[in-house]
Amino acid sequence: MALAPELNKQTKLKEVAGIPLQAPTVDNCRQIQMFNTKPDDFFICTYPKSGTKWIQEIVDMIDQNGDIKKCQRAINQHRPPYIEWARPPQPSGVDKANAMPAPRILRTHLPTQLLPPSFWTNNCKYLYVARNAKDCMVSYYHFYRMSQVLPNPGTWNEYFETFINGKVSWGSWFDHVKGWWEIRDRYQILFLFYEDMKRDPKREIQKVMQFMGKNLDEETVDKIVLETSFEKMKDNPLTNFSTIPKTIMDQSISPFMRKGIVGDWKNHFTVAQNERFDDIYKQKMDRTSLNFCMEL
Ligand SMILES: Nc1ncnc2c1ncn2[C@@H]1O[C@H](COP(=O)(O)OS(=O)(=O)O)[C@@H](OP(=O)(O)O)[C@H]1O
Repeated sequence: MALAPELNKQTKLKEVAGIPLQAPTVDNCRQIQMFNTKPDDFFICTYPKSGTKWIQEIVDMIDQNGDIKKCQRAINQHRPPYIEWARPPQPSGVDKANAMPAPRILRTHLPTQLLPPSFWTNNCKYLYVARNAKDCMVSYYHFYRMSQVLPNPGTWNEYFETFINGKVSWGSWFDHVKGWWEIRDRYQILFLFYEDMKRDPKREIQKVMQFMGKNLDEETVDKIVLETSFEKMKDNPLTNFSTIPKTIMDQSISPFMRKGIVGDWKNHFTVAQNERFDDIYKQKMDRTSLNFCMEL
């Protein structure tokens, strides 16, 4: 019997310092570590599936003063590069960043311990968005199923173990979020929560605007709220990834713009998994002051 496409994938991750990453990224590790930031760089930093494309669209709209036409210059995926992105022979994320004029907006999913040393020397701005672990985990599961460049996630139960052991691409959610949270007062870091963005997008967009040093009128902010809503982004070919080939993302398995809600974990976790997850969460996040909203 033929396997479902998502179970037929042969891709394997490699590791750097115990953190699994896609093999071309690991092979390009040296170039990433040598990357030079500039003082006016602005980084969007996230653990995967935390609302990266959403915040990136918001940042772009603010940067373009709410001009929709300017935001339509390229698909969302190609606007700010991920510095760790690598797929030779195409130019790497670092190559693309190096070719960009200042001031640059860049992205990364890297945990703090894998960031290039120059991140800490130039007083750049970092916008970090965190999403509650359970929804992140569910979203990542469906992404793993449809992504043709990530390994086979196995069953939900198997994937559950992979996730809690930090063996998914870009490593442990717990270490990632804790790492960025712990340094938030030492650098120019605006730490936002996906759940707050869902609850009050206008307020969160205003925080981003202030952090970017922009001052847009209320009408423009309202336009940004509308244009970056889940429904609008799901319908927009520049933000819904419909132009990405099926050999990279097979959206017939699961769409990139899947549900965009808080609390979908309740449709996936068994009672036993939920209790076990809560115990692990308590152990791993014990000493942080982080507080996540699990449902709205
Ligand atoms: N505008 C808007 N509003 C609310 N939610 C949104 C929005 N845009 C993207 N999303 C949801 O974010 C999830 C994808 O996260 P990322 O963009 O971080 O994915 S990635 O790591 O860059 O591949 C994924 O979450 P799930 O739907 O839970 O899978 C997207 O649907």
